[in-house]
Amino acid sequence: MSGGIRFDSVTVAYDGNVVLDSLDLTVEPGEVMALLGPSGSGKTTALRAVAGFVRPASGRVFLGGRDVTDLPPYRRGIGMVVQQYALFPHMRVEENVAFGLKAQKVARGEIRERVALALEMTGMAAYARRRPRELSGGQQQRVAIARALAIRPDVLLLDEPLSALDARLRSDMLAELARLHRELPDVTILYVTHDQVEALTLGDRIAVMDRARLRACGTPRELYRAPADEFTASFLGGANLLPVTVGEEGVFLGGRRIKVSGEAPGAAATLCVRPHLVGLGDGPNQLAGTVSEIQWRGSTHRLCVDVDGNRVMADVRELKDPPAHGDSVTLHFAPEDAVLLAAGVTDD
Ligand SMILES: Nc1ncnc2c1ncn2[C@@H]1O[C@H](COP(=O)(O)OP(=O)(O)OP(=O)(O)O)[C@@H](O)[C@H]1O
Repeated sequence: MSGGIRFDSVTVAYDGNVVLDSLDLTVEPGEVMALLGPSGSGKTTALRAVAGFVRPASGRVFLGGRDVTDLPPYRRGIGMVVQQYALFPHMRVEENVAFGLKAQKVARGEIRERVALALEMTGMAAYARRRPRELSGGQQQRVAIARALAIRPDVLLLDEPLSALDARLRSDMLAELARLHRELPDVTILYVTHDQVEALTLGDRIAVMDRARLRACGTPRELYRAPADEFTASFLGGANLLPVTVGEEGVFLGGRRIKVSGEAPGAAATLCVRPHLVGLGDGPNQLAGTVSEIQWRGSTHRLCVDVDGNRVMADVRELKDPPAHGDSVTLHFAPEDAVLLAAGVTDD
């Protein structure tokens, strides 16, 4: 069976500090799971527990249905790529890629074949004889990926593999990683990132981490459209989070009645609506306010509007005749574009 990953109540502590708290998470075979969260939330620790570099204080880790908690890293058959390439500087590209295969005592002819294929797949075949210092950052990271793929892992662990690259290159590499996964659909990938675009782009599902805990897990669309809580909502892109009251008569934002599809979680709730789903002018759920800020962002304008003391952001297509600071405007949003979240769960 090719390898999925399962965390069964995995807890990791350093010097008595719990940095991963009872993680339960299953990554299906062939799935890309993005582990997304702020710095220090425990993402890398979870990945290291799969690789075998850190031992859980309690709980078990399974690969392909097999309990590997007590296995050393080299017996787990995992490919891993970390932030800072970590190539051997004195070895040529092809030697770097062959390294894991030599350690596994793979026959020489097969090593040659597999190295050539891995370099081919990552677009680095022409650089086989170079040394790492003769490569750009992006090329070095491709070699690191080739090295991880050469061992034909069932499971590939990627820890912020693009974070050392500049924005343009990051976007190219993101497309490359998506292509690689299309070519290797059986490889299960755990992808650690703090970048929501990477998580939304690459993840079949996203697991959101916050302070050692798993906060939410779902498809990018589910988490973006209907986040479970305020933390998830704001971590996955811009969000208007507005306090509302819910009663027999409906949902109220300040004195205004608002229409929202879906259930309300309680009497006090937070209305979540994405800035690009807020329109300017008349429409359903009309909100009148005063422009407190306006930013031109090339293809869009961002308006920040004070609505009875609440700041509402709207990203609208570039306006020919934008309103000015202090102007009165009307905003609106469709009932199906907003969700109600339980208020205040971020601070539990
Ligand atoms: N070897 C270690 N010894 C002690 N504490 C550690 C060790 N490794 C990590 N930690 C602590 O564990 C917590 C979680 O770290 P981890 O690296 O898993 O977070 P992360 O979400 O991957 O963050 P980042 O995005 O910054 O890498 C942090 O508070 C960190 O300081």
